[in-house]
Amino acid sequence: MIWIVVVVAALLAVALVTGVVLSRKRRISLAEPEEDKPAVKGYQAGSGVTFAPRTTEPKPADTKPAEPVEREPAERKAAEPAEREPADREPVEAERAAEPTAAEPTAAEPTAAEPTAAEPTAAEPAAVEPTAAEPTGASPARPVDEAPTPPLDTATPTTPSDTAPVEHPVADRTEVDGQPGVGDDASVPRDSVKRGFVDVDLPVEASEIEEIEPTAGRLERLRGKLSRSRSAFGQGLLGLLGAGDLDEDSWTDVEDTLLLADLGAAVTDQVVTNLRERIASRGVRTSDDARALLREVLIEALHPELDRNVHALPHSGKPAVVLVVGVNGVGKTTTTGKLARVLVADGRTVLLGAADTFRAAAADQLETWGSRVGAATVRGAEGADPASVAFEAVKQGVAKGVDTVLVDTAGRLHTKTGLMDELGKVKRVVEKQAEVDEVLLVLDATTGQNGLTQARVFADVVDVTGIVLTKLDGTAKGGIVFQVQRELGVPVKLVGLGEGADHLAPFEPAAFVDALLG
Ligand SMILES: Nc1nc2c(ncn2[C@@H]2O[C@H](COP(=O)(O)OP(=O)(O)OP(=O)(O)O)[C@@H](O)[C@H]2O)c(=O)[nH]1
Repeated sequence: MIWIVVVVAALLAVALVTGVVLSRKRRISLAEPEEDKPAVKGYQAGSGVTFAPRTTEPKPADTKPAEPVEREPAERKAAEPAEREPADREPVEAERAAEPTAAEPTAAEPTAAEPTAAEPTAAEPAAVEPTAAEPTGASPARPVDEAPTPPLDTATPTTPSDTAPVEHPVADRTEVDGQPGVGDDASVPRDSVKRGFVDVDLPVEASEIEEIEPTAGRLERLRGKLSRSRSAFGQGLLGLLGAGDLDEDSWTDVEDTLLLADLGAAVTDQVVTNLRERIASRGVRTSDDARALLREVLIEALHPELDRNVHALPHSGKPAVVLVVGVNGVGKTTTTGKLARVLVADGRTVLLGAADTFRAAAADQLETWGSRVGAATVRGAEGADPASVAFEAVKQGVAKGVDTVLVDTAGRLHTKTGLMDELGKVKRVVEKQAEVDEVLLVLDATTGQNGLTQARVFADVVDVTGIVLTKLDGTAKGGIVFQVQRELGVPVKLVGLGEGADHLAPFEPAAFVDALLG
């Protein structure tokens, strides 16, 4: 018995000990995740360590370079006085000196107004790659800073009287990092401030020329695409009109639908008035009747009688000259490239003029388009006088006997005066070589009313002869077509329906309305 009692007691004791151990283990394992969290925090902090190199590097000290410079004037002069300050400034100053036009092209333009003045572009050093000209003047400045930094830091506190050489206040150095300042956006290319390269010669031989899809098949496909994106508009209107007698609320809904599609107040008014009159006089019994009436009224509002031919064919023994204008990013370069493809597909020879010297990538982009279709590109130094490049392009186009010269222009709209000077000059200078046959204003359909504002400004500046409405694939508000045409009396000639090389289509009012109605 005793043995039994002893064994049972022993078993109980073992069970008790085991239970205690297990419960501790559980607590620990439960606690572990929480202890893991600190590890995560640590990791996050580790990402902060990524910033550490910046702080460890003397860069922060560089933010107040003016002081160090002042600290030890004597030593610095001995060591490399000039290097430090200039190192930061050099990029900017040198660039300004080299290409004053880049900063304020218009200021320089008056002098360059003559075609001959344009020529100098060709004289510039040709070898430098655009990338080499990166405004990363900041990076070269770093190594320079690193050397002097140590002495500067130590000296800084010790030289109080050095306030004398504080002739270069920090305020002067706001552009040291090579980045555009706030508020400068309008005068800064959208992707960089690169400059300093020059490339004048033509890429005469296109290495690999793409097969271009025949125009006919392409249009059908594009129409289908447009139709898909517009059907909501059409369904809404047809639903309202086909519902029988329309009360005032229904007409208000019709108006709202038209306004939402960016037709604008005036066109909406005109369309609604015409619709009401015709429905009253003819009556609408079926949804087909409603559709036919709406179609008729919308087509009328698009002025199908306007001449929508793109005047891009040679005449009088000279190439046709087409200027492509518009604000930044609307799709000028892309449209120029697409247009070149269409022309080449039709058996025409094309020369491209990269007069968008404001944005380095624009010339590269155009040149790429050119090489894809076998069209040479004339380009100049970034920041060079756009008129000089346009002049050179047309001059070479005449000399080579090409059919069409397409000139892609810069899209700055920082001041109307500047724009007027620049575009006006481009046109004047080009006309010394050949007549400008077409000025295509490119508008981004997705910007809605803003497109109309742009159109007004450009129409004041140059004689716009045709409009290209891009990015129709990205909006259900193609109604801007109606407004622009109405206001400017200039026809929309082409539409962009995608970023693809062949996503350019002629604008046909009836087809456009059919697509709108779905
Ligand atoms: N979806 C769509 N995108 C387009 C169309 N046309 C142009 N784009 C895109 O719009 C962007 C701007 O086009 P760009 O041709 O560089 O515009 P840009 O007017 O030359 O610009 P800047 O050179 O800065 O003046 C690019 O990403 C194009 O691919 C279009 O019809 N549809």
